[in-house]
Amino acid sequence: MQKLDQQSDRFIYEFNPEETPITMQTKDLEIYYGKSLAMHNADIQFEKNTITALIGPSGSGKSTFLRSLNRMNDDVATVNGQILYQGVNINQPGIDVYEVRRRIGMVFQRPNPFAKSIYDNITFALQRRGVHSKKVLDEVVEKTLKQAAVWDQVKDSLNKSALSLSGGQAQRVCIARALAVKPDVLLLDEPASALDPVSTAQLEQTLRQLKKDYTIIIVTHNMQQAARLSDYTVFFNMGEAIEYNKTRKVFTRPKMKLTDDYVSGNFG
Ligand SMILES: Nc1ncnc2c1ncn2[C@@H]1O[C@H](COP(=O)(O)OP(=O)(O)OP(=O)(O)O)[C@@H](O)[C@H]1O
Repeated sequence: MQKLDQQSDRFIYEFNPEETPITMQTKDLEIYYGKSLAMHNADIQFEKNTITALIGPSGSGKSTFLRSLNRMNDDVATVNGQILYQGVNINQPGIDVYEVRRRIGMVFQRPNPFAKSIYDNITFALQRRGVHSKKVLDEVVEKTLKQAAVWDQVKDSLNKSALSLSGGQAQRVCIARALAVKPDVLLLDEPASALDPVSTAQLEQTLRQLKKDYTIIIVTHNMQQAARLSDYTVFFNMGEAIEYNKTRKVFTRPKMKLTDDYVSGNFG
């Protein structure tokens, strides 16, 4: 349904607020950097309350695919095809991209907290949207830091700079920041690659908890991580999603020899 956005004076598509069992789906995607086709042939469904791992060799198109899911590629790539969120194609003119990114949050490879206090990191986006009630903001800070399992570590230093946190803590604060605007989907691009094994295990435990409320899509180079954490796995090779199935099947009985070679470390 279209409505007139008063601020921009243009028509935008309203999202269907009803949740569907398939939170996101891609159809006929083709992603070009200039004239070069970087990604195609990836018709994937992302079910509600599941974790999907995107695996594959370097340069196979995982990040390109992931970033297209919340229109982060808009400025650098041409994205053809459909990206359905709750049944609405968000890859069409007139879609409110800010609303897309609120509902489909992103956590990056390197923790990237703002040079602000922990409290302000979490509340920044809400304050920009006009939420100024201290009670509301305090509640969001506590709730999201608890969801990201870092509340106990930072609750007495919320006014300290987020830049003073360890890598693992900073990544959790970035997850809390993404959760503060109430997304449905969390996209994570190798979120543990800069973390030690203990922080990585804690992060995985956090993601398992979060999947009860969110749909999670994670790029990882760590095969053990994909195997222990995800419900579904997509294997990318040379810009195509060549295998997509339940994680157990991809790791024990893959259809493609290439997938078998990759997950068992015999690739290349
Ligand atoms: N901004 C860009 N401009 C031009 N080409 C790009 C850009 N980003 C990625 N590419 C190209 O697109 C292809 C896919 O890259 P992408 O980063 O999606 O792969 P990846 O599987 O995520 O790799 P990695 O595991 O190393 O992060 C590569 O050939 C890469 O060089």
